[in-house]
Amino acid sequence: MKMLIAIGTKNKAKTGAVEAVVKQFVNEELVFEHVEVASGVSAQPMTDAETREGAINRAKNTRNVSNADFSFGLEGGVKEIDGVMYVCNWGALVLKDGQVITAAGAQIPLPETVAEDVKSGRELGPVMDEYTQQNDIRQHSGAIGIFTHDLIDRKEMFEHVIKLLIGQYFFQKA
Ligand SMILES: O=P(O)(O)OP(=O)(O)OP(=O)(O)OC[C@H]1O[C@@H](n2cnc3c(O)ncnc32)[C@H](O)[C@@H]1O
Ligand SMILES: [Mg+2]
Repeated sequence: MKMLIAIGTKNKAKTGAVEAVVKQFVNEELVFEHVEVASGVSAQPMTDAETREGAINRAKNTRNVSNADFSFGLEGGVKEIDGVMYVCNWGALVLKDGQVITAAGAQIPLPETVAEDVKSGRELGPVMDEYTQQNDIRQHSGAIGIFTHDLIDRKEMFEHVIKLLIGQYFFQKA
């Protein structure tokens, strides 16, 4: 039986992360589907709670349009602690029966200038493109890659989140 894996985005850093980790750990014949779904939160989530909710909504909406065995939702956002803005990232895996599994990824602080632009209402994606004078950073290094000298890029950060999700699924099944 083929296993259908659906992902609620067309962002290459996210789809690449899901495909790499699922192929590594799920020993079945796999079919991948990318669907654009609503996150149900703002384009730039500003708290952990909002970012987590976006990931869950994306995964549920993906499940509803795909009826997949695994439906993934991944959401990037920012949060503030003690006046310092951090990037935060959340993932959700919704199973065919509707069960929701969640996990969060690595967080690093953003430089003051970038944080100020985001606080003024801009999305981190375009702010990062301006900061780096590159296009579409959000699908490649991501902010996390730029500010870690690419030791951890956005795909690798999301790979960790996908491992945390699938790992919890395996734990429950065992
Ligand atoms: O197509 P989708 O799946 O929406 O992918 P996205 O890159 O827009 O990612 P999110 O919606 O999850 O992220 C919310 C916002 O934060 C930006 N963002 C989040 N993490 C980022 C990162 O590491 N580097 C650059 N932009 C980032 C992103 O571009 C959006 O403006
Ligand atoms: Mg987005």
